Amino acid sequence: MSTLALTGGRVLRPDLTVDRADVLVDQETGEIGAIGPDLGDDADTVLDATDALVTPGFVNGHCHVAMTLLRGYADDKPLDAWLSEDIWPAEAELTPEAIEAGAELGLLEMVRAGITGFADMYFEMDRVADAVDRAGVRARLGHGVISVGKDHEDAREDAETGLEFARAFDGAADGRVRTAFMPHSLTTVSEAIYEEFVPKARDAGVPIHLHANETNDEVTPIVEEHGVRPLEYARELGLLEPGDFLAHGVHVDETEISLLAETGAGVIHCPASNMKLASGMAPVQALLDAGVTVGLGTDGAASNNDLSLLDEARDAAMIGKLAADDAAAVAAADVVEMATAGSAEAIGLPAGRLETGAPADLAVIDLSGPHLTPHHDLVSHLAYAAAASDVRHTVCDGRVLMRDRDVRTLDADRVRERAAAEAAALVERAES
Ligand SMILES: N[C@@H](CCSC[C@H]1O[C@@H](n2cnc3c(=O)[nH]cnc32)[C@H](O)[C@@H]1O)C(=O)O
Ligand SMILES: [Zn+2]
Repeated sequence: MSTLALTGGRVLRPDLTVDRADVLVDQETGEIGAIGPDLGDDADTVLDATDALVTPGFVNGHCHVAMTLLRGYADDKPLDAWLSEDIWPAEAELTPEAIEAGAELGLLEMVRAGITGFADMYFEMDRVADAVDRAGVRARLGHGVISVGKDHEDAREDAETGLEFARAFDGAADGRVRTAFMPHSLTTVSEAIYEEFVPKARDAGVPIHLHANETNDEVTPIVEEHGVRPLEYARELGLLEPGDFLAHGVHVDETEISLLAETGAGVIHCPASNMKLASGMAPVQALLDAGVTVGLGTDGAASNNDLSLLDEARDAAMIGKLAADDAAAVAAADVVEMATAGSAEAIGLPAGRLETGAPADLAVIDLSGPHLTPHHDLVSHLAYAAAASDVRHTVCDGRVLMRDRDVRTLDADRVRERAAAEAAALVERAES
């Protein structure tokens, strides 16, 4: 049995208390074997956690990881115009190689940020799955299905691609890759596609993930056409089963919040994307009060513009207070929970809790920076003051992905060069 010990630091327990302890990992099973004093003596590998906090790895509940290629390409526009004028024309020029390069860049960034699991909706997902396998993290992946701008047969083909990917790749990368059926949203996918493919996804035994209630412009046409709120329409389509999760949920009313609580479907809150695209303020405190499972996501790098859940936690707390008009709303502990166990539960990955027997998906946060001094409350620091650059080591499934800020599973220089070259070529194709 080979073992890994994280020694000399403090640990963040599932109840969000902090105490001094070492963590011992069984690398064969990928699980945490013990948490307690002096566990480093006989370990095969030791990671130094002195002056640091060992936390569960962060879980990015909603992403389009290959969109790192479009970071900084189109900013300062609302969702509709941003997608139709800039993003979709550029995405039409994406090649499988470009997507793989963009995915590797995003994975490099996420491993450096202590992110050990994520959910991703994009295309050429076999390439994304390969990159996830190499990077060593966990993911729930799906091909984004869209029917707007396509005839019904082309839309069916897109949905078939989504279903086939979900069937073929569930359990890939030694079980670290799980899948979902991922229709883009309630307005960009036709009712006929939902009617045919929701039952097929249920038969395949995979959950469903989509964007929902992101902007008001998305809510109005559904209310006008169907006479019900978007999530009531979603329910009529057979969506919102346990295990399903939606991104955004910004414009949800009380009926829809109750529906989420009753069905057990999760919500991934993406505060940076919601602020940048001026989509609105999600009622996060109301969702939490109702007992909805809430996680955090970055969305794609083009609407964020980085992939850090520590940034997202801070943004969530800030905007959550504004939305509730209450400084006590969406507190530090709430956003730390959302960035770890909340996201993991929403997207259905076995992560988010640092306890014996749990998968060893861990981040080690260096607490020595001046911005993290003094140490009154480390949960407060995670929520409000820590940055991705404070992450010292990242471990997933018992394997060391980053040691002393050096990513071991990906060649950082090569990944950056390749992604920069693919991004430049992509933009040239899109603009010629
Ligand atoms: N197969 C589809 C691809 C869909 S992937 C998911 C899509 O979501 C887009 N996207 C990224 N961020 C957001 C967002 O915040 N809301 C809605 N869509 C987004 C992203 O650019 C990508 O086109 C096709 O043929 O176009
Ligand atoms: Zn998105």
